[in-house]
Amino acid sequence: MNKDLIRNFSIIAHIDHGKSTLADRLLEETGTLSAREKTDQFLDKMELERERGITIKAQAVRLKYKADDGREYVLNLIDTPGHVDFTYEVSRSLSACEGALLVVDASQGVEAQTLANVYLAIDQNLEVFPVLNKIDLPSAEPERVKSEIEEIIGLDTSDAVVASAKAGIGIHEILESIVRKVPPPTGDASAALKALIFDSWYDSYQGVIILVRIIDGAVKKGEKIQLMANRKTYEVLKVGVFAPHPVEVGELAAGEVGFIIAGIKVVADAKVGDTITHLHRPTEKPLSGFKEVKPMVFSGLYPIDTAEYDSLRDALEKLRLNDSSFSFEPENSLALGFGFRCGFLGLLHMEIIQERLEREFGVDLITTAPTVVYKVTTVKGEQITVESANKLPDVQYIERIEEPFILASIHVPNEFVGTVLALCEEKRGVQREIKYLTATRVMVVYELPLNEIVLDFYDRLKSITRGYASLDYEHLDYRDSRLVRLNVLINGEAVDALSLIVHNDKAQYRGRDLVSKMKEFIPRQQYEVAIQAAIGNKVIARETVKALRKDVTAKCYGGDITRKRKLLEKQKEGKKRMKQVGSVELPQEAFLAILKVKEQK
Ligand SMILES: Nc1nc2c(ncn2[C@@H]2O[C@H](COP(=O)(O)OP(=O)(O)OP(=O)(O)O)[C@@H](O)[C@H]2O)c(=O)[nH]1
Repeated sequence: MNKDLIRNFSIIAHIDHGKSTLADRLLEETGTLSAREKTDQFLDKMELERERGITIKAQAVRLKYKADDGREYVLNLIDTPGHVDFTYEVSRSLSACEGALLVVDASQGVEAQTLANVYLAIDQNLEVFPVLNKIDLPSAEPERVKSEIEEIIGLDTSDAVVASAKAGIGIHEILESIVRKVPPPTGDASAALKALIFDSWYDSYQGVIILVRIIDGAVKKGEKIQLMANRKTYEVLKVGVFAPHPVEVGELAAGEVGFIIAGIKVVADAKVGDTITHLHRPTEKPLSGFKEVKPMVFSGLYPIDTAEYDSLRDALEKLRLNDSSFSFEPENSLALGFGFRCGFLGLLHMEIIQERLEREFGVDLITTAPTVVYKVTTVKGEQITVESANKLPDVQYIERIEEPFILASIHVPNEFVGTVLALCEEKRGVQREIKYLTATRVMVVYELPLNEIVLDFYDRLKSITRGYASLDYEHLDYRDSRLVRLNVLINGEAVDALSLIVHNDKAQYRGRDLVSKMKEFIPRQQYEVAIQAAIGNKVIARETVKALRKDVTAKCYGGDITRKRKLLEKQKEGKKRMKQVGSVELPQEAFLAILKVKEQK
């Protein structure tokens, strides 16, 4: 294929600014999608993604476009995940492109996440050009948003396209800009094969499907390839493109984007960022930028019904086939029995996996509060990593503990700066920078312990800024810290699954806060339930749930039978998510009470 007629591009947008809608419009305008298919957002493949309105998997679609210059172009649209947990995947997808559309909601403006991805694109020398979307909204302010883009990002907006993905305005102009502004790919089709893996997933019929951008050389069916990170070799069974349905092609050559199927059994063998080359004529050096992504947040997952342990393990194994950044290993809890300690890239990743387990695999779960990974040096000089509060050795055995820090960039309208600073200080933050981006928008940069972020930072931030703040973060380093284990006792018995690692200075507050929240979640039972928080043997807070026979029907008046039945059903529903711990029934909410943000007083 003539490289001059190829354009590889991606769409960068903050969540909800209209990336998926625009992608669908581009497919429609170029006749890639039939009318029947238009109803759903095609690029958001998984049902879950559609429901949450989040794009998780990067995908590549080939569009054919006859431009105003009379030539027919091949446009490869490479979709990127739009969330902070998936920054590495975004960076690999971007490095498969020469250009990117920056879609900004003209009624909102530039957000922190948009910025992070734009900088990723600019760092990789992509041609980035702005599209102002949602121009159909009465509240759209394209001129204000244009000057924001110029001031904050430094992109020229003089010929930015003003569009509405929903109303179909400006779509032709966007396609023309892609042809004119995105440079054609370079690369040598006769050189040794160098292909970048920018996505891979498991398909139960085909095995692992790898999405690649061919940098140099070409690849065909029947050839022997090698994955350079692990040196494993495979025979190519199929090469093809998504248009948007999969179509086999004769070969994929330098500059092209498509898929390779090579009988690979697990995604972990075809990791994003790895380089594929030929076995017999290998390229000298793999592409730079390959990184093993590691789980950063851990949580315990336990089946509510212990008989479901095996189904849970099967489900986790299936999920792992498709997600090499997710990890799990068996874990025992005195309170919850047999379960698994699972590792995730971040909180969103965690929520997605939990939801999939319950929805697709039908396993009812109890989830314990998330924790980060601590590095502990014992008095004997041993180094251990601790990703569960129960594994934290007793104080007398600990020489030092280090905890992970992140660099957080928060964007807020200036009226909220004071409250955001107060929140960051409360969360043990170290201020780096406060920058006025425009007259009304401020960027606050803080070094923060990840531990505070996984607890309730994000929800608190949203709540104190009425949803106006946006957050982006990157991992910084590990730092010495004074941390202790906070134990929770229910009727005098420590419940291991409720333990937390907290900062020494926060322990009192966290303890009081936790028991008072738990009191709200634990229903009254036949016996009185005492909830205590303790550090070592020292109890620092206590609340009591009074004994009462739980009789919700007592609330009903006048014998309204349907209402009564409804309440009973509701009660049954609530039961499902309860776990018997000793003599007390604890609902799921009690295990995650620490994450719940209290109503602002
Ligand atoms: N009024 C108006 N609404 C739009 C336009 N484009 C998208 N939307 C709406 O904005 C919402 C978000 O659009 P999506 O396309 O799902 O946004 P996205 O950026 O892909 O979001 P993520 O997939 O979560 O990153 C949807 O409700 C769309 O219908 C537009 O041009 N005008």
